[in-house]
Amino acid sequence: MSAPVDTAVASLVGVDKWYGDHQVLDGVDLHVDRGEIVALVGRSGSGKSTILRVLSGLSDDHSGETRVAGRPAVAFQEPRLFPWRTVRQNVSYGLNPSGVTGRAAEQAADATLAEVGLDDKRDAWPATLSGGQAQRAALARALVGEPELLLLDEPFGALDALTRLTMQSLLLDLWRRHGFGVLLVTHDVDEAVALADRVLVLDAGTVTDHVDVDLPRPRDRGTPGFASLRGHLLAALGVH
Ligand SMILES: Nc1ncnc2c1ncn2[C@@H]1O[C@H](COP(=O)(O)OP(=O)(O)OP(=O)(O)O)[C@@H](O)[C@H]1O
Repeated sequence: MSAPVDTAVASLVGVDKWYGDHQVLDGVDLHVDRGEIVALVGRSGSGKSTILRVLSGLSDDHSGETRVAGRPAVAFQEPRLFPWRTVRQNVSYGLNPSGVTGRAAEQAADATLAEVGLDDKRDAWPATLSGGQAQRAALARALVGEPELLLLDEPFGALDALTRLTMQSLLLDLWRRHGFGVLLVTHDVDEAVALADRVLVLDAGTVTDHVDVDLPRPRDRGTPGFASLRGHLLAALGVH
């Protein structure tokens, strides 16, 4: 399942990882092509977050082959904003690794905040934001450096159902505009089918199944095609 290197923004080939005598990843092969959204679903403890840690460089004691284009951006279920920085300062912090500072960083932050619909909150403190607003700010911080790869770990998992749908549309808008690749970890099979080009199923540290989501966007969750993919994935996850 590995892709030709020039079209992939992320690839893992035969990746193993152990915590002590517990094997958490067992020969993981996966890739994300340029501009592709790949969702990763799996039961709790199957190793999804560990894969994101490997790709984001937070794990250095795995074996196998890892390739990532540029510096991936990461967003988590909790927004993880710095409470002592304003929204704009949190977003411009996302440019630190690229060395952009000062007025240029502020301008880039403001442009990204406008894109996520948060321009009226640029001087606000994180504690004053709603959950959805905080997650918009976290997305802006991840995207301000124009990454080629966005790693998302249950990014909308803590939001109410309506906000979750709004954030899913926002992510698709941003993706269409910028064309970054996405690896999205989610527990929500509907979210995976609604957003992804491909969905991978992880079981006990191994990719055991995958489906190509060949449905036109925007996707209608009420169609037989959607239901069929949902049913396939739920069965692959052992939910009947
Ligand atoms: N720092 C650690 N030390 C020891 N074991 C760990 C550590 N981090 C994760 N694990 C173990 O690795 C396995 C995979 O964890 P991981 O967080 O990748 O799973 P996950 O699929 O993301 O789960 P969830 O859906 O519950 O977030 C689990 O058995 C977990 O207990």
